[in-house]
Amino acid sequence: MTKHQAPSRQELEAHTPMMQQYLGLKAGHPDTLLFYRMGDFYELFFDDAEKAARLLDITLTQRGQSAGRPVVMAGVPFHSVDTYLARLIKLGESVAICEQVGDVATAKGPVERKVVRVVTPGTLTDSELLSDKAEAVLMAVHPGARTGCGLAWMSVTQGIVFLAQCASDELTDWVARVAPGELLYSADATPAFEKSVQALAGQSAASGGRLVAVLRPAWAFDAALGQRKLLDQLQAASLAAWDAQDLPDAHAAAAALLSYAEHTQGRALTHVASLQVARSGDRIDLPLNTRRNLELTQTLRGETSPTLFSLLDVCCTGMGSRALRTWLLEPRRDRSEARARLAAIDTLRRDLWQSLRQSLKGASDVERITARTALRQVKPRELVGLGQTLERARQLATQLGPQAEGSLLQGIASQLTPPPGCAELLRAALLPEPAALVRDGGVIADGFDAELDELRGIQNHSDAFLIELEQRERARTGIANLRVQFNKVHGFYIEVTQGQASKVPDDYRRRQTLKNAERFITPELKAFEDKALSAQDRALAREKWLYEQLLDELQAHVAPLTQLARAMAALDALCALTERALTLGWNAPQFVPEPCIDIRGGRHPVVEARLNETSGGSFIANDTVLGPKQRMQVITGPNMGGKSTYMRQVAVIVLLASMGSHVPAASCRLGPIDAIHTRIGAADDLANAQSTFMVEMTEAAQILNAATPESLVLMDEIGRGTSTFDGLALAGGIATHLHDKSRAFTLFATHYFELTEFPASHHAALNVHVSAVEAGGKAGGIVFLHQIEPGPASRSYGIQVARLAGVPAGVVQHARHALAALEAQCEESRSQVDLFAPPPATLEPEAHPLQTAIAQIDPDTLSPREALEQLYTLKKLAASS
Ligand SMILES: Nc1ncnc2c1ncn2[C@@H]1O[C@H](COP(=O)(O)OP(=O)(O)OP(=O)(O)O)[C@@H](O)[C@H]1O
Repeated sequence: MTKHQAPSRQELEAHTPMMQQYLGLKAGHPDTLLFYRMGDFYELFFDDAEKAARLLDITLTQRGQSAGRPVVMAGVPFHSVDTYLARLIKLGESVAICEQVGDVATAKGPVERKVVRVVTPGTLTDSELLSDKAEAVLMAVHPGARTGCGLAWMSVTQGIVFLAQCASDELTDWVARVAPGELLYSADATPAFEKSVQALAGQSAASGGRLVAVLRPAWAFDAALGQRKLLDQLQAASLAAWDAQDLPDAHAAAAALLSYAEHTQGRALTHVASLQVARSGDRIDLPLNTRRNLELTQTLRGETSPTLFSLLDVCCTGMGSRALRTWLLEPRRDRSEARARLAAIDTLRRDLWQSLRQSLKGASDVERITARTALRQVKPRELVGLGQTLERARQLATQLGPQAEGSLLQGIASQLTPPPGCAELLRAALLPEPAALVRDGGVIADGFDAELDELRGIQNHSDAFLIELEQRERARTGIANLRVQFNKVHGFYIEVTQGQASKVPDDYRRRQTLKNAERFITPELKAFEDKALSAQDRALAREKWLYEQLLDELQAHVAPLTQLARAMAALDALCALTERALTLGWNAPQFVPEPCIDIRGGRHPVVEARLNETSGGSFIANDTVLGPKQRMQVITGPNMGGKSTYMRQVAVIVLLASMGSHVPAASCRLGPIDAIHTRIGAADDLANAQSTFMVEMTEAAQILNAATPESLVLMDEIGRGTSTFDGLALAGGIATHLHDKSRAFTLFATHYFELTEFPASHHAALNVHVSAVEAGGKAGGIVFLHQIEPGPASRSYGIQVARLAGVPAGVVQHARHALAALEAQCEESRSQVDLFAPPPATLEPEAHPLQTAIAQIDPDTLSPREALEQLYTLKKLAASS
């Protein structure tokens, strides 16, 4: 039998009954590690065992034989399964969890087992496996009939399905933006498409992420099925309300997405009841390079801090952090959302935010707990946390209610009211400090269920009952030495000495006769015995049943709880933005309809925070004024002078404003923005075997093709990856295109001094430079002022920076000498090449065929007849052209 083939009947019959059961289950999950529950262990067999032993470093053993083959196995204890799952998921593996579902006592042969769920990187729901601050996202992609692609994605714990359709060449950016953990694609995808999906997985690995590409059967990608599934989830008759009716390729992707997610959870996803269509035109375009270069959520080294998000995220809850992250990464072009957030911050900053944050601290992750409730995976302690958080939500609504100005805060306040009866139900049903798992008992509160109380009463009070019964029976029978006792063989009995046996009442039934005593049972004692002996088991079973009932009852609250979670998350994120604005001295931006980026006293928040931490001096604020008449700044100045910081700070301020945050600037007026493009640094794309220069030019090409007059473009030292002349010529061409054609707001940092001549001939460009002064000293020191000033830099200070960096004095001296010679030579041979002149409009016009024919005639060599023939030919040519 090969690895991925279901066993034939004959093959199965040769195995032991248990192995038959295992192989049957495994056949349903050929590409997934199967954790097969056996008592207190999850066991893996055969190839799975070998793989798990390798990945988890656990021991591989052999036990007996099945079908003449040694049974190779490896196991993990069930109580520490989460640790192993976490490791496997991190490695991109998926795990099918197979539990014993039948009754062990009554089972003939192996107890019935079932795969209850499949844990995969894109569909994680377990709190132990998920990051608090980011979603695990599952995405499906379906190439359409023409050149488009349909996309559908969701986070199982968030409960929103997103749809999009994009051109094939935009797929990479969509996938990078959504950053799924798992990407589903059809088994009948073309080899080219499959290759591009595999490339995406490779790319994500190179940038520190992990994207697992999963092949799904072609029939799973069915547009009609997708539409039907979406309507089912939304409980709607049409997708028109979401403007999602005309996206067949996305519907096909949604079909695969939803059925895979259901398959992994082992049930319908009732909590998934929202839909959003993402259209590229709705959002400010932040290509992957921009996210990377601006270090929004990851540093260039792949760490999560210090980044813009790590600076912003002072949220009190995981769901708040996740909301804030989405706001940052997906700002809308339309300003209404950002305006509403700014108005909310305005209200919150008036003494409200501190008390709200106090109430938010320690709140549970209602969003995830609600999803897990819907999936019936929620743990008792999470539900207790939910109950307590609902009380807080009520408190938040009261705090916010009267002061909630503006539609956003009012909406939030109205959604913070917990669903009626939910908090009360949780409080009544659960012990304040329940056991971690229902399996252990000790979860349901006393007084919630009479039967459970009685069962617990039996356990707790059986001694008291027996003493009380003994006294009662002594009084009833008049037998003073009557005793109520228990032994394991005979259970409970009333013992009476032989001498007194005649006194026993009629309802006593003899149980056993001894030499000196008779043992009896009464209906009351029998009933007590039945209860007592099984009380513990029954109490446990009753608790499990009651917990299931509780989950049933909670299902009705899932939708309002999801809404409440979103409101609470938004409030948390807004309070965090308020806190940041006040703590870091930020100011509200102003949105204007005319094209402009007008920043006064702007700072780079992350660099500023680092300087504060390291007491490396204070950050020097700078102005940036770009408008219709001044769209481009050519920035020169020494290395380490602060060019990159300045450019990035402009982009970061524009982004913060666009998400609806205050900004690190004295003031900021911002016109419409549709994209932020960046070409910074020279990161080799080694994974894709592209050279530094190739990467540089590819990125530049993308920007030149995409930038519009509403885009902000950062170009840092373009052209430095090739020879000086090539680089300079390309930089000149690119600057000209951005200035004349794209007309984007452009910050163009360069080391090519020749480019400082660009503004002279291009009216919307301006020279600025970062200032530095020479500090004198024998070898010539340098002090960076980090101040942006008008005009070009006077020189580059490269040699001074090299000296600062510790390059040996001899080398520095050598370089100084060489530089002087080079400068002198350059001055002499300064060419008059106009770098920015447009190329000739067209190439030399092609000659007319008639002209060519005439040119080929040599009259001296023609006979009169030939001359006549030529004349006719020419006439014909003239007529046909
Ligand atoms: N406005 C500022 N105020 C204070 N310090 C600054 C400022 N701008 C930059 N710096 C400091 O200078 C360092 C270098 O800045 P940056 O990397 O922006 O220089 P650069 O001109 O782009 O250099 P290179 O051309 O070598 O890339 C920063 O790490 C920061 O510590």
